[in-house]
Amino acid sequence: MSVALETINLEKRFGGLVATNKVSFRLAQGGRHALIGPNGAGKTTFINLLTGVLPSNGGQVLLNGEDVTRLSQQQRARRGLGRTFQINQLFAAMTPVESIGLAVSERMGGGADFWRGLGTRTDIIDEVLELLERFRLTDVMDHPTARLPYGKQRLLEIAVALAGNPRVLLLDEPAAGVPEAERQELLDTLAALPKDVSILLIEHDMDLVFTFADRITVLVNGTHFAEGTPAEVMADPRVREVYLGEEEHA
Ligand SMILES: Nc1ncnc2c1ncn2[C@@H]1O[C@H](COP(=O)(O)OP(=O)(O)OP(=O)(O)O)[C@@H](O)[C@H]1O
Repeated sequence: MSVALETINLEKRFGGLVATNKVSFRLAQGGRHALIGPNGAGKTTFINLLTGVLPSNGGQVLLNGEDVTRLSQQQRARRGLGRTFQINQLFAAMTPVESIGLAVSERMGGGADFWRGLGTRTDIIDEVLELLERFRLTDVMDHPTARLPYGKQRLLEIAVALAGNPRVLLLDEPAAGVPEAERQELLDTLAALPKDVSILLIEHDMDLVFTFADRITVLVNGTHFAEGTPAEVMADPRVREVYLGEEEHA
Protein backbone atom coordinates (compact mmCIF):
# COMPACT_ATOMS: atom_id res chain seq x y z
CA MET A 1 0.00 0.00 0.00
CA SER A 2 1.31 3.42 -0.92
CA VAL A 3 0.82 5.72 2.07
CA ALA A 4 -0.18 9.40 1.80
CA LEU A 5 -0.34 10.27 5.48
CA GLU A 6 0.85 8.30 8.48
CA THR A 7 1.14 8.69 12.22
CA ILE A 8 3.43 6.60 14.40
CA ASN A 9 2.68 6.40 18.13
CA LEU A 10 1.26 9.93 18.05
CA GLU A 11 0.56 11.31 21.51
CA LYS A 12 -1.21 14.33 23.00
CA ARG A 13 -1.84 15.06 26.66
CA PHE A 14 -3.83 17.90 28.17
CA GLY A 15 -2.51 17.93 31.74
CA GLY A 16 -3.36 14.46 33.07
CA LEU A 17 -5.78 13.66 30.23
CA VAL A 18 -4.43 11.54 27.37
CA ALA A 19 -6.40 12.80 24.34
CA THR A 20 -4.30 10.93 21.74
CA ASN A 21 -2.83 7.71 23.04
CA LYS A 22 0.08 6.51 20.87
CA VAL A 23 -2.08 6.41 17.72
CA SER A 24 -0.56 4.72 14.67
CA PHE A 25 -2.60 5.30 11.56
CA ARG A 26 -2.20 5.13 7.77
CA LEU A 27 -4.15 6.87 5.03
CA ALA A 28 -3.60 5.12 1.69
CA GLN A 29 -2.78 7.07 -1.45
CA GLY A 30 -6.13 7.93 -3.03
CA GLY A 31 -7.93 6.53 0.03
CA ARG A 32 -11.36 7.51 1.31
CA HIS A 33 -10.85 7.01 5.02
CA ALA A 34 -13.25 7.99 7.80
CA LEU A 35 -12.33 8.62 11.41
CA ILE A 36 -15.21 7.94 13.77
CA GLY A 37 -15.71 7.62 17.50
CA PRO A 38 -18.03 8.70 20.29
CA ASN A 39 -18.04 12.27 21.60
CA GLY A 40 -14.75 13.12 23.25
CA ALA A 41 -12.93 10.21 21.56
CA GLY A 42 -10.18 12.56 20.39
CA LYS A 43 -11.04 13.04 16.68
CA THR A 44 -10.62 16.81 16.65
CA THR A 45 -7.41 16.61 18.66
CA PHE A 46 -6.03 14.05 16.20
CA ILE A 47 -6.85 16.31 13.21
CA ASN A 48 -5.24 19.25 15.01
CA LEU A 49 -2.08 17.18 15.47
CA LEU A 50 -2.08 16.22 11.78
CA THR A 51 -2.41 19.82 10.62
CA GLY A 52 -0.03 21.27 13.20
CA VAL A 53 -2.63 23.36 15.04
CA LEU A 54 -1.50 21.55 18.20
CA PRO A 55 2.03 20.34 19.02
CA SER A 56 2.25 16.65 19.91
CA ASN A 57 3.85 15.26 23.06
CA GLY A 58 5.37 12.30 21.24
CA GLY A 59 5.34 10.27 18.05
CA GLN A 60 5.50 11.30 14.42
CA VAL A 61 3.39 12.60 11.53
CA LEU A 62 4.60 11.63 8.04
CA LEU A 63 3.23 13.28 4.91
CA ASN A 64 4.11 11.37 1.74
CA GLY A 65 6.90 9.73 3.75
CA GLU A 66 8.38 13.02 4.99
CA ASP A 67 8.47 13.70 8.74
CA VAL A 68 6.41 16.90 9.22
CA THR A 69 5.96 16.55 13.00
CA ARG A 70 7.85 19.74 13.77
CA LEU A 71 6.55 21.78 10.82
CA SER A 72 4.05 24.64 11.10
CA GLN A 73 0.53 24.55 9.65
CA GLN A 74 1.67 26.67 6.69
CA GLN A 75 4.65 24.43 5.97
CA ARG A 76 2.42 21.34 6.03
CA ALA A 77 -0.10 23.08 3.75
CA ARG A 78 2.70 23.92 1.28
CA ARG A 79 3.65 20.24 1.25
CA GLY A 80 0.12 19.31 0.19
CA LEU A 81 -1.93 18.92 3.36
CA GLY A 82 -5.30 20.64 2.93
CA ARG A 83 -8.22 20.99 5.28
CA THR A 84 -11.66 22.50 5.34
CA PHE A 85 -12.38 25.42 7.61
CA GLN A 86 -15.76 26.14 9.09
CA ILE A 87 -17.63 28.70 7.00
CA ASN A 88 -17.44 31.39 9.66
CA GLN A 89 -13.72 31.44 8.90
CA LEU A 90 -14.46 32.43 5.29
CA PHE A 91 -15.33 36.03 4.52
CA ALA A 92 -19.10 36.26 4.76
CA ALA A 93 -19.30 39.28 2.44
CA MET A 94 -17.22 37.65 -0.28
CA THR A 95 -18.79 35.72 -3.13
CA PRO A 96 -17.85 32.15 -4.17
CA VAL A 97 -16.00 33.43 -7.25
CA GLU A 98 -13.98 35.79 -5.04
CA SER A 99 -13.14 33.20 -2.36
CA ILE A 100 -12.18 30.50 -4.85
CA GLY A 101 -10.38 33.03 -7.06
CA LEU A 102 -8.29 34.22 -4.15
CA ALA A 103 -7.43 30.66 -3.09
CA VAL A 104 -6.37 29.64 -6.63
CA SER A 105 -4.43 32.88 -7.10
CA GLU A 106 -2.61 32.51 -3.78
CA ARG A 107 -1.58 28.99 -4.65
CA MET A 108 -0.17 30.24 -7.95
CA GLY A 109 1.82 32.86 -6.07
CA GLY A 110 -0.34 35.79 -7.16
CA GLY A 111 -2.02 36.51 -3.83
CA ALA A 112 -4.47 39.39 -3.89
CA ASP A 113 -3.07 40.46 -7.29
CA PHE A 114 -5.75 38.13 -8.62
CA TRP A 115 -8.00 41.17 -9.01
CA ARG A 116 -5.54 43.21 -11.01
CA GLY A 117 -4.65 40.35 -13.31
CA LEU A 118 -8.16 39.00 -13.66
CA GLY A 119 -8.53 39.90 -17.33
CA THR A 120 -5.24 38.30 -18.33
CA ARG A 121 -4.91 35.17 -16.17
CA THR A 122 -7.04 32.77 -18.17
CA ASP A 123 -5.41 29.84 -16.34
CA ILE A 124 -6.81 31.15 -13.03
CA ILE A 125 -10.21 31.94 -14.53
CA ASP A 126 -10.50 28.47 -16.11
CA GLU A 127 -9.68 26.78 -12.81
CA VAL A 128 -12.12 28.96 -10.84
CA LEU A 129 -14.91 28.17 -13.32
CA GLU A 130 -14.08 24.46 -13.15
CA LEU A 131 -14.26 24.50 -9.33
CA LEU A 132 -17.52 26.48 -9.34
CA GLU A 133 -18.98 23.89 -11.70
CA ARG A 134 -17.65 20.87 -9.78
CA PHE A 135 -19.09 22.21 -6.52
CA ARG A 136 -22.39 23.32 -8.08
CA LEU A 137 -21.79 26.95 -7.21
CA THR A 138 -21.97 28.46 -10.71
CA ASP A 139 -25.50 29.80 -10.33
CA VAL A 140 -24.66 31.50 -7.01
CA MET A 141 -21.09 32.52 -7.81
CA ASP A 142 -21.79 36.25 -7.35
CA HIS A 143 -23.92 35.94 -4.19
CA PRO A 144 -22.46 36.94 -0.81
CA THR A 145 -21.45 33.80 1.10
CA ALA A 146 -23.54 34.74 4.14
CA ARG A 147 -26.72 34.60 2.03
CA LEU A 148 -26.07 31.19 0.46
CA PRO A 149 -28.08 28.14 1.57
CA TYR A 150 -26.07 26.33 4.28
CA GLY A 151 -25.32 23.31 2.08
CA LYS A 152 -23.79 25.63 -0.54
CA GLN A 153 -21.65 27.24 2.16
CA ARG A 154 -20.30 23.82 3.13
CA LEU A 155 -19.61 23.05 -0.55
CA LEU A 156 -17.73 26.35 -0.81
CA GLU A 157 -15.51 25.35 2.14
CA ILE A 158 -14.47 22.21 0.30
CA ALA A 159 -14.01 24.09 -3.00
CA VAL A 160 -11.69 26.61 -1.29
CA ALA A 161 -9.69 23.76 0.29
CA LEU A 162 -9.40 21.98 -3.06
CA ALA A 163 -8.31 25.23 -4.75
CA GLY A 164 -5.07 24.87 -2.76
CA ASN A 165 -4.39 21.68 -4.79
CA PRO A 166 -3.84 19.42 -1.77
CA ARG A 167 -2.50 15.87 -2.05
CA VAL A 168 -4.23 15.00 1.23
CA LEU A 169 -7.52 16.61 2.24
CA LEU A 170 -8.96 16.53 5.77
CA LEU A 171 -12.73 17.04 5.81
CA ASP A 172 -14.07 18.10 9.19
CA GLU A 173 -17.76 17.19 9.50
CA PRO A 174 -18.84 18.40 6.03
CA ALA A 175 -22.46 17.32 6.60
CA ALA A 176 -22.90 18.97 10.01
CA GLY A 177 -25.93 21.25 10.00
CA VAL A 178 -26.80 20.58 6.34
CA PRO A 179 -30.59 20.26 5.94
CA GLU A 180 -32.01 17.06 4.47
CA ALA A 181 -33.03 18.77 1.21
CA GLU A 182 -29.41 19.74 0.49
CA ARG A 183 -27.75 16.51 1.64
CA GLN A 184 -27.87 14.59 -1.62
CA GLU A 185 -26.04 17.36 -3.47
CA LEU A 186 -23.32 17.28 -0.83
CA LEU A 187 -23.01 13.47 -0.97
CA ASP A 188 -22.82 13.50 -4.79
CA THR A 189 -20.18 16.21 -4.75
CA LEU A 190 -18.07 14.39 -2.16
CA ALA A 191 -18.30 11.19 -4.19
CA ALA A 192 -17.01 13.08 -7.25
CA LEU A 193 -13.88 14.54 -5.59
CA PRO A 194 -10.70 13.87 -7.61
CA LYS A 195 -9.52 10.29 -7.09
CA ASP A 196 -5.86 11.24 -6.78
CA VAL A 197 -6.56 13.32 -3.65
CA SER A 198 -6.36 11.18 -0.50
CA ILE A 199 -9.14 12.04 1.93
CA LEU A 200 -9.61 11.68 5.68
CA LEU A 201 -13.16 12.43 6.81
CA ILE A 202 -14.35 13.09 10.35
CA GLU A 203 -18.12 12.77 10.47
CA HIS A 204 -20.90 11.91 12.88
CA ASP A 205 -23.35 11.13 10.08
CA MET A 206 -23.01 7.36 9.71
CA ASP A 207 -24.91 7.23 6.39
CA LEU A 208 -22.31 9.52 4.90
CA VAL A 209 -19.42 7.62 6.51
CA PHE A 210 -20.60 4.27 5.20
CA THR A 211 -21.33 5.50 1.66
CA PHE A 212 -18.16 7.58 1.31
CA ALA A 213 -15.42 5.61 3.05
CA ASP A 214 -13.47 2.60 1.81
CA ARG A 215 -11.82 2.31 5.23
CA ILE A 216 -12.85 3.32 8.74
CA THR A 217 -10.80 3.89 11.87
CA VAL A 218 -12.56 3.99 15.23
CA LEU A 219 -11.07 6.07 18.04
CA VAL A 220 -12.20 5.52 21.62
CA ASN A 221 -10.72 7.42 24.57
CA GLY A 222 -7.88 8.65 22.38
CA THR A 223 -6.92 5.10 21.44
CA HIS A 224 -6.94 3.41 18.02
CA PHE A 225 -9.76 1.01 18.86
CA ALA A 226 -10.68 -0.69 15.56
CA GLU A 227 -10.09 -0.40 11.84
CA GLY A 228 -11.31 -2.07 8.67
CA THR A 229 -13.59 -1.83 5.68
CA PRO A 230 -17.06 -0.41 6.37
CA ALA A 231 -18.47 -3.98 6.40
CA GLU A 232 -15.83 -5.17 8.86
CA VAL A 233 -16.32 -2.22 11.20
CA MET A 234 -20.11 -2.52 11.06
CA ALA A 235 -19.89 -6.23 11.95
CA ASP A 236 -17.43 -5.70 14.83
CA PRO A 237 -19.31 -6.40 18.09
CA ARG A 238 -16.85 -4.23 20.09
CA VAL A 239 -17.64 -1.23 17.88
CA ARG A 240 -21.36 -1.84 18.11
CA GLU A 241 -21.08 -1.96 21.87
CA VAL A 242 -19.27 1.41 21.96
CA TYR A 243 -21.97 3.05 19.85
CA LEU A 244 -24.95 1.34 21.46
CA GLY A 245 -23.50 2.16 24.87
CA GLU A 246 -23.32 5.80 23.81
CA GLU A 247 -26.95 5.80 22.62
CA GLU A 248 -28.15 4.25 25.85
CA HIS A 249 -26.44 6.98 27.84
CA ALA A 250 -27.46 9.82 25.51
N1 LIG B 1 -7.61 22.29 24.68
C1 LIG B 1 -7.98 21.30 25.48
N2 LIG B 1 -7.69 21.33 26.81
C2 LIG B 1 -8.06 20.33 27.63
N3 LIG B 1 -8.73 19.23 27.24
C3 LIG B 1 -9.07 19.14 25.94
C4 LIG B 1 -8.72 20.16 24.99
N4 LIG B 1 -9.18 19.78 23.76
C5 LIG B 1 -9.79 18.60 23.94
N5 LIG B 1 -9.71 18.20 25.22
C6 LIG B 1 -10.23 16.93 25.78
O1 LIG B 1 -9.65 15.88 25.00
C7 LIG B 1 -10.61 14.86 24.79
C8 LIG B 1 -10.80 14.64 23.28
O2 LIG B 1 -11.51 15.77 22.75
P1 LIG B 1 -11.78 15.95 21.20
O3 LIG B 1 -12.47 17.27 21.05
O4 LIG B 1 -10.54 15.73 20.44
O5 LIG B 1 -12.80 14.76 20.91
P2 LIG B 1 -13.78 14.53 19.67
O6 LIG B 1 -13.74 13.08 19.36
O7 LIG B 1 -13.43 15.47 18.58
O8 LIG B 1 -15.19 14.91 20.28
P3 LIG B 1 -16.54 15.42 19.55
O9 LIG B 1 -16.98 14.30 18.67
O10 LIG B 1 -17.44 15.66 20.70
O11 LIG B 1 -16.17 16.67 18.80
C9 LIG B 1 -11.89 15.26 25.50
O12 LIG B 1 -11.89 14.67 26.78
C10 LIG B 1 -11.74 16.78 25.63
O13 LIG B 1 -12.42 17.26 26.77
